[in-house]
Amino acid sequence: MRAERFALARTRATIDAVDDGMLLLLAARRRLVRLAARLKPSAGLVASDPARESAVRQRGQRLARRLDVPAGTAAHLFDLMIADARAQQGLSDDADQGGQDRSPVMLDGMNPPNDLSRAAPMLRLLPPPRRIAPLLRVLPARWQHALLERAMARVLAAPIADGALDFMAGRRLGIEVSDLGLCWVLSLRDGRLVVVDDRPEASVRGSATDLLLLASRLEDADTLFFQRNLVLTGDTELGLTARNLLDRLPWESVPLGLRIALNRGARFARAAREAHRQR
Ligand SMILES: C=C(O[C@@H]1C=C(C(=O)O)C=C[C@H]1O)C(=O)O
Repeated sequence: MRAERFALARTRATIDAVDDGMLLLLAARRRLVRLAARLKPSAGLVASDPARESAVRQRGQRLARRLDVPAGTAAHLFDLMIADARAQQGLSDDADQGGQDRSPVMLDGMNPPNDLSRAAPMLRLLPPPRRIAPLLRVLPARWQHALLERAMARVLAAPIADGALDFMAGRRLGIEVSDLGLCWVLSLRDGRLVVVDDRPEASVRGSATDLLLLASRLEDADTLFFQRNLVLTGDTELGLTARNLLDRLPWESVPLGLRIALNRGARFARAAREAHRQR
């Protein structure tokens, strides 16, 4: 009886933590809605986007199915989130009725959408990485690992195939994302880079932005390590071999779509960091 009471109290405390996480995520969604609302006019779009809303709902339903969340419950949740996002933008509750949409603003040649320097005031609305960290911790580790393993398999397909990563067989290299409080230990097993649950022999440590700048080649490894934005710790030989491999990566072999996505992501992260620094 006492043990059950204790277990119930612990369970309820964890439910409270999950509730906090949901509100944090809702607050993050609202900030992003604000950003989307400010970007839409210069992207030539009106505020209300029923097609996007329906895609958002469909994605939600697919994930709900995989997670065993009843479809009706998920639908209610998305109704609430979308109604809130519409209200934030001064739109009526019902997408089909249009709401108080602004007239479309055509894309302005003077302001290309990828000129991020002009977006600084809006980028400041994004939470800085240290505020995103608690949200990431809500994501189960095995999801994080599966995502990372899939991304590495795509980016590093060519070097893995030609044996350039063989030095990683049975070795453990850590990647520490300092501002997100994340650390993954990678090893090569059966020709695949996997995340292992073990201590690293050597680690590369840096902020999310600097690691993304490295992965996207927007900044070269020499500069990042020289400025100590990236730091190698542990077994120097393993660390240096990994670092040299990054320099010699056959970037052309990375699928073009992924290269573009990485490049955009890195530029976005760098611009957001600048925007926060100027605050
Ligand atoms: C946030 C946006 O604005 C509205 C709200 C949406 C949402 O809550 O997901 C989707 C489309 C828009 O009608 C957006 O355009 O992305």
